[in-house]
Amino acid sequence: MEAATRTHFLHHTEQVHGIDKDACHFCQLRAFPSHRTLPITIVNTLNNEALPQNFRFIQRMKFGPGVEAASPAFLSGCDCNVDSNCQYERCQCMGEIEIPEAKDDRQPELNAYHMEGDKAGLLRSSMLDSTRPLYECHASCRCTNSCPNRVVERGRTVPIQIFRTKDRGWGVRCPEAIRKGQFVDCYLGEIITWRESDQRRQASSIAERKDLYLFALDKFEDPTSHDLRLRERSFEVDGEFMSGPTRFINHSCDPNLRIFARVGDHANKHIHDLALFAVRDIARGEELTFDYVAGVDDHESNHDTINMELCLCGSSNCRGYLW
Ligand SMILES: C[S@@+](CC[C@H](N)C(=O)[O-])C[C@H]1O[C@@H](n2cnc3c(N)ncnc32)[C@H](O)[C@@H]1O
Repeated sequence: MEAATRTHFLHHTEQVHGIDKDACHFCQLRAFPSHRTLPITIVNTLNNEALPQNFRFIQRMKFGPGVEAASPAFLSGCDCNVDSNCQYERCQCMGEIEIPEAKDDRQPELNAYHMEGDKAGLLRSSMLDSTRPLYECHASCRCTNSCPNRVVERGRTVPIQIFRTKDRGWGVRCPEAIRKGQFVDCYLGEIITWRESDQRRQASSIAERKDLYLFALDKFEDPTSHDLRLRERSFEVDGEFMSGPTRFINHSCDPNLRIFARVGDHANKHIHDLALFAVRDIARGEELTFDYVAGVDDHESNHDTINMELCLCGSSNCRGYLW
């Protein structure tokens, strides 16, 4: 039996005999509806470390105080009666996408995914280097649940393994190959106000260390927006103490995943998803990584390197530090 599993079963026996079973990571993972088909496993062949006791797995974002989704009265979707229309200008979900100049008589395809064939559901290559958000169809739309523009909504499609690395704590890999452009999973956590996230940074011994778990939902932040929620500083997601398996993904300066802002109902842009997609083909068992500081201004020159965490990603273009 793997070491972490053995440790778990010892703890679990105690828990069954009266202690908190709710705090058990394996029980939390078994409660995922996809547990049988796309399991999340935990493997440690190196030592007896188990996952942090103060961490718990959650299946969806948890809203902190002061964070609310739009009321149902404000929700609206597209009225496409044929799913294949959910890629053209006439689909209301595409309403905010800039329309490229037409090259021929065909309507330009606007949505982020290939719609049919072998690549259906994969991000189009034009999206892989783009910072554009993903506008998906969703529950309020007329199109069906099988609409090809509902990739993130349908959820994770690969099993995940959390494993103990030699030198960077826990990491994440997939026991199956992943294709370039394929959706992997969302980064989950507590959605909190910026005041709360500032307090959590202050409470942390090194603010930048806390930053490694905090993601601003700022894709649509706009001081000129008519939507008050987008005019203010955005909410942030804290995945340190509650999250999904993606919370254990390590950083690489040459990553194989990238985070995209994904929005379903446009009334909920202030709580958009953080969706991780493969930016290249990933072999079975290769460690999954993303760039923690992609898109963040380089402020390294002002940094005191004493507190900075060394990067051990091992890539040829390694920047040397995690922040
Ligand atoms: C979001 S956590 C990732 C999961 C983490 N490895 C764990 O065991 O919980 C970020 C922490 O992982 C470690 N880490 C992630 N990427 C790293 C890298 N490229 N080099 C060194 N440490 C890394 C650092 O300790 C960092 O503070």
